[in-house]
Amino acid sequence: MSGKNKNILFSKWKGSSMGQFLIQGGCQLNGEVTISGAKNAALPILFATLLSKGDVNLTNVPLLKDISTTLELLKELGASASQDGHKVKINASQVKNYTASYELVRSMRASILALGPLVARFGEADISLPGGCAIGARPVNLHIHGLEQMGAKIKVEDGFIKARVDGRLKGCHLYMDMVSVTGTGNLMMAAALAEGTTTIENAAKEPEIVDLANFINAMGGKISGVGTDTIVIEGVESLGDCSYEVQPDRIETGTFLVAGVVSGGKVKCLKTDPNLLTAVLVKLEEAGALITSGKDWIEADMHGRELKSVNITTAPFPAFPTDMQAQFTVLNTVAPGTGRIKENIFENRFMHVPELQRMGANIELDGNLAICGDHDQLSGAKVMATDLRASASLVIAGLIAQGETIVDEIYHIDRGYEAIEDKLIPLGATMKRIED
Ligand SMILES: CC(=O)N[C@H]1[C@@H](OP(=O)(O)OP(=O)(O)OC[C@H]2O[C@@H](n3ccc(=O)[nH]c3=O)[C@H](O)[C@@H]2O)O[C@H](CO)[C@@H](O)[C@@H]1O
Ligand SMILES: C=C(OP(=O)(O)O)C(=O)O
Repeated sequence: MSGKNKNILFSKWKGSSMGQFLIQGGCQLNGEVTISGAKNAALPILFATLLSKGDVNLTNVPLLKDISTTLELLKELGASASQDGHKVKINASQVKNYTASYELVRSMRASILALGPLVARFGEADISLPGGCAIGARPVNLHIHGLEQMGAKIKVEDGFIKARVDGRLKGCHLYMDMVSVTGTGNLMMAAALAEGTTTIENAAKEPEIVDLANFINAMGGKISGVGTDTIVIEGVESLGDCSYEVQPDRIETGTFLVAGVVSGGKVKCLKTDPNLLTAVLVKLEEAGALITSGKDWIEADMHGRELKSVNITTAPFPAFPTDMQAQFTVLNTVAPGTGRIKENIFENRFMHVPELQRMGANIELDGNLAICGDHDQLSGAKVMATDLRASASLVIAGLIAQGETIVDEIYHIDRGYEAIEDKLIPLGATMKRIED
């Protein structure tokens, strides 16, 4: 049996566990990988099904822990929900419970997205304050303030956000103090069933917001201006049946491309969309990769090419995404030259840095700036996954380090990457999952 086949046998994906990855370093990644549907598009779309009285059929839904948690939550609220591979069927006509409990909400940031749809359709929502990746304080004041402006009465007590409205929410003019992705999504969903027209200024322009609006429109909504700073939502009385395909995951795509590039290999991502990650592709070219793309594929080729450090500044779309920052920290560490990374979105998103330092990375942290080492040789170590993208960066580091790396607490990775080892191993990674 070839080493590659042996790897595939011991990499049977078992959903999520606290678990560990055992990674043998010195890999070069080559080949094709199929990209899954986007977690951060699928989650708001699943919550938006709460707006509808009809049958919703979704395709290209990724098989992730966050998705199964959301389906559990929808069922707890009274919806019928079933998943068959990447297909999901939901009918929320019988929702009778308007409380999202702490048990389900605590692990997942996106659960705040139940708030807008529930209060818009039923006039009532009690949502436990959400958990998710510990990458900063992550307040939800913009969600609350926007709903209050639409007429909801909101109290935060006993760890819950409790929202009530008599009759329908009222359309209004909203200005977002800062760009918030789930904030924009929540208010857009609420406005879809409000009375009258809502305008959201300084709205998030992320592709996942565009996907959410397209989905709501497919159910009969009237949303325009998505992908710009100003979104206009004409409220409708009810929403109904639809079938919809979730967009490809731009962050998973970027992660596989970075893994290929830092390993000196050639990785082609299939079933993706190059228009969703221009800022990332530009930085990969600057880092020395030859990038080619077609309508639904992107290839990054490093054969015979020299890796270079790049400067990164994270900011809302279309600028460089914070969700790709950790992966580029690894790239900058092993590349010749000094790369500077400025994290402008979350105040605690350098949790991967101390772990990478344990692997030999020379990274200097100064507030929201990371100054990454010059051609550092990483060596295998036991490291701890602390959040989703930090975990991805540690896996990439393990693949190119000298010796063996153990990445602990990989349940974080299962929140956002579908069977990551089953995608990496055929590309040439030597790794296996160790269940607890
Ligand atoms: C499930 C999901 O889609 N998660 C993504 C979403 O998170 P999420 O939607 O939580 O991130 P936001 O865009 O809301 O956060 C941006 C910034 O605004 C701040 N803020 C946000 C809301 C609020 O009411 N008050 C406030 O101050 C946050 O603390 C943060 O500093 O966008 C982030 C930024 O692209 C990504 O990293 C996450 O992967
Ligand atoms: C931070 C992320 O997820 P969440 O907002 O769900 O914590 C992410 O997808 O990188």
